[in-house]
Amino acid sequence: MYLLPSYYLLYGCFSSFSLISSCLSLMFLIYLEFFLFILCIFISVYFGHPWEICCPRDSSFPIMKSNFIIFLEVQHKMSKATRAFILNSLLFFPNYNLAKCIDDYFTFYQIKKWCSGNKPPVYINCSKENTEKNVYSLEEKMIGKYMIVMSITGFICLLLLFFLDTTLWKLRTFLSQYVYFGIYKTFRKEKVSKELSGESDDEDVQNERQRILGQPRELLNSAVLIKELTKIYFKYPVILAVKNISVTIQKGECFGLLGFNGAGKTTTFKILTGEETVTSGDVFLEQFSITKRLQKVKSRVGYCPQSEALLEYMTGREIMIMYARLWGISEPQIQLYVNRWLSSMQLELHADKLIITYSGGTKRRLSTAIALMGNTSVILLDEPSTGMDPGARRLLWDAVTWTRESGKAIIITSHRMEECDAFCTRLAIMVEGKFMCLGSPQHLKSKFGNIYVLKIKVKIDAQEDKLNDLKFFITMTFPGSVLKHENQGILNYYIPSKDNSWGKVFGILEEAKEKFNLEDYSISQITLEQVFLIFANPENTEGDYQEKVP
Ligand SMILES: Nc1ncnc2c1ncn2[C@@H]1O[C@H](COP(=O)(O)OP(=O)(O)OP(=O)(O)O)[C@@H](O)[C@H]1O
Repeated sequence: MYLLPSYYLLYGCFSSFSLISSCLSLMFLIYLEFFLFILCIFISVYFGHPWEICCPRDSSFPIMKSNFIIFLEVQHKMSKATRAFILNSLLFFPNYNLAKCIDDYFTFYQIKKWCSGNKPPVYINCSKENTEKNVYSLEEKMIGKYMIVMSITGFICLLLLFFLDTTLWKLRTFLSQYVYFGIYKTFRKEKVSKELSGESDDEDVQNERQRILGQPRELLNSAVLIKELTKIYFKYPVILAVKNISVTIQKGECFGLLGFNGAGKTTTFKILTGEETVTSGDVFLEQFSITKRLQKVKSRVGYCPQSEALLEYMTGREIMIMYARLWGISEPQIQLYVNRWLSSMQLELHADKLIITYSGGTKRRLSTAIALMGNTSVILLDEPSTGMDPGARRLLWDAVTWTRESGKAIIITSHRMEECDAFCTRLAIMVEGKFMCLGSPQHLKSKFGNIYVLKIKVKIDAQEDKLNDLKFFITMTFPGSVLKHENQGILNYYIPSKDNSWGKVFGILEEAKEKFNLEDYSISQITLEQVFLIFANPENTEGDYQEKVP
């Protein structure tokens, strides 16, 4: 992007400091010219045409002159056709055109100034023919040609952008859904029927799927309806990133998408934002299908991506003003609106600093504020709290809670279980592209956590026999208990909660405290993190666990 002056011009349009962007653009040109100047000196020395090649006599501003081109012009060894080809090829580069415009305009102006004076330098051609030309004409050394080419390039780039945003996306969807997937299905029938059947061992996941397949019309009114969504990356090797998932998310709901690295969370988000195409199935946002009405869907989504997507040479305030304008906030209200969002994430102190100077956590806060603002109905937050300090995390939780209460649907991914436990109304744990369970945090804890977590600290000086006796005692007293960890005299047990009330467990352990010389003990309900580990760790699946703990 830094290579394109159009970037700086666009950037300048959105920021209030277009002067800065122009200066940046000019600085870039000067760097470019300086590089060419050095290159030219080397080449001229090599070919034995020192200095005058790099500083031709009619040049008023040698460094700003496109020296390399002059070199091409001077070198008689090069054929005319080759020279013309190179010069015409350079017209494709907007940088070259802009530099030529500035350079030729300045040279023409300087020649005119000298010729209108009393003593023009002898080497300047002050004939009427030379000084009364129209600088915007298409003649040699005038700037008309470059300006026309620049306008055409700009227009073509705009069309290209439009094409990329619309037709190309449809083409990619078509290729992915009908061509690549069609071929894949033909050659890998078994794998497709096994991996992409959509059937689940979990009854909540299965019920949700049946509900969606049974009442597709009624559920279209949901904020988000994901229906048999599959995403395959057709690369080598082929990756089945999302495998036939179905879920509905209602307005005012905060849905947590949990899973280990590579489970398919970000891919799902990318599909919801239209960044990635769907391989099969569909996603509806307020009744608009993502495969058919992408633009409508995009205008309803606020997205905080995993990696920052911020223009680093803008200030926090400028970028928020830019987004507020894009959301159509009226000009008189913009300042107030932006200030409200800045203060919601306590960004006031950093508002007028360049984003490049922000710390990672501050950038994250800014990205979250941008995702939450605007007239969206669905907000996607991909690990928003990564790198945030505890204070900032609390702000995030507050902002997410009141945004959800305002009626928006929020989908969040996070590796912080306590965060999901605190403000997700429902969540799903994803493993290798599939939902393994679905429900509210409390539902999952009750459903899969029919156990207590017992931690016992034994005095280090306790005899080895006593430790073994204690283990035997726990196994006999709580049938089905499992010793999960043992380290430095600390024993970590999972105890079935069935037939063991809190009172009974405490009573037994009070007795054991005296008998086995225990330093301390604690009993707690299973946490969401432990449920997550049961599901997400293939070595410790639900099945294994249930075999051990009835
Ligand atoms: N552009 C891509 N091309 C090919 N494979 C990809 C691409 N993006 C993701 N994948 C693969 O798809 C799978 C799911 O990746 P994804 O980024 O969705 O995981 P995730 O759950 O978001 O992980 P994390 O928690 O690390 O963000 C992974 O196996 C990954 O390697």
